[in-house]
Formats: sequence, structure tokens, C-alpha cells
Amino acid sequence: MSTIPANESTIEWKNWNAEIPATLMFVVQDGKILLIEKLTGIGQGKINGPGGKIDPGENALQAIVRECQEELHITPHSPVKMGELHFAMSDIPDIHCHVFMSNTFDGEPTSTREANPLWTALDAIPYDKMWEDDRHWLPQMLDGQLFNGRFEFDGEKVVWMEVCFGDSAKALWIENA
Ligand SMILES: Nc1[nH]c(=O)nc2c1ncn2[C@H]1C[C@H](O)[C@@H](COP(=O)(O)OP(=O)(O)OP(=O)(O)O)O1
Repeated sequence: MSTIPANESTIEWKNWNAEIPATLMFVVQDGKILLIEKLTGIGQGKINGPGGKIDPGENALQAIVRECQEELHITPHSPVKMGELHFAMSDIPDIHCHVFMSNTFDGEPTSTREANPLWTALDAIPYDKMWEDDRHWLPQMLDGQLFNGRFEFDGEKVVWMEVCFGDSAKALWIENA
């Protein structure tokens, strides 16, 4: 488990509930990861995986497939859930995010109103252009580790975090999609 800083979080995590359920997808193929330049919504201008909010009536798996279709015109095959992320935000509603991986997909990654596709070498992931939390779980996820992360933000800055990996992380998931 990794934590920063040593002080306590101001969030009462036991009673914490996010307003926004969301998803992320990382397609990895031939030593490359399919990232996006996000053109709309939360994190506009950042590099991230495709994803977005879960619509009412959807589960996380249905939502991530729909978001990949909408944002990049691809349909990932057999997404595998790798982690959950809990973001306590200071200036936007809190987010609970399900993170998936896939190795194959149908379609050709295509620019849309929402995203530009960016195939990126696995050793050149641009963490400086991504959300600050990503560097604390994405490398481990790419090594095949399950994870559960809690992050407290002040604006776009992480002020507290706790990230667990492996089977103990999965035990902390709110939902097993
Ligand atoms: N700290 C963070 N780190 C991260 O890696 N991804 C984050 C993040 N905070 C939010 N996200 C991602 C998760 C999810 O893919 C996306 C949710 O916001 P969006 O505004 O993109 O949702 P939608 O694409 O559904 O947008 P709308 O259609 O405009 O509602 O932002």
C-alpha cells in the first residue's frame, strides 16, 4: 500500500459516496497503449484512457463499451476489470471510477468530437499530461496488478492518497462488474 502524505485524509471514507459513477478503458496491444486526448467533459485537455460517466440503467461494463464506441468508434473485446478509483474532489462532484483493460477490439480508433486517439509506447506514457493520480496506479496495472485507489484532490492536485494492490485491493471494490 502506498500513501501520501503521512497526515490523515479530511474525508470520512467509510461514509463516502460519489455522485458520479464512471469508467476508464486501457487497450494494450503490441507494446502500445491506446490513450486519448480528451476534448470535452471532466479532464478536458488531458491525456487519459477513453471512458466516461455510467448512464442510469447501465452497469460499468456496458458503460465502458458504449464510451469506447462513442469516443473512438472501437468495441473492446472482453474487458477485464482491473481496479476502482475513488476521487474526492474539491470543486466538482466526487467520482467513483471502474478501470478496465482489453487487448483486442473491433474497429479503427478514430477522432471524434470527444477524443483524439493516441497510440503510445508503453515506456513513453505522458504522465505529466495526465491526471496526477494516474502515475500511482497505471504502471502497476500494466504489470497486471489489481488495485483500489482513494484520492483526495484540491482542485487538480492530489493532497492525500491511499492505493492498494492485489487481492486485498479487490476485496475493497464496491462493485464486482
Ligand atoms: N482523477 C482522475 N483520474 C483519471 O485517470 N481519470 C479521471 C479522473 N477524474 C475523472 N476521470 C475520468 C473518468 C471518466 O472517464 C471521465 C468522466 O468524465 P466525462 O466528463 O468524460 O464523462 P462523459 O464522457 O460521460 O461526459 P459527458 O457526456 O460530458 O457527461 O473522467
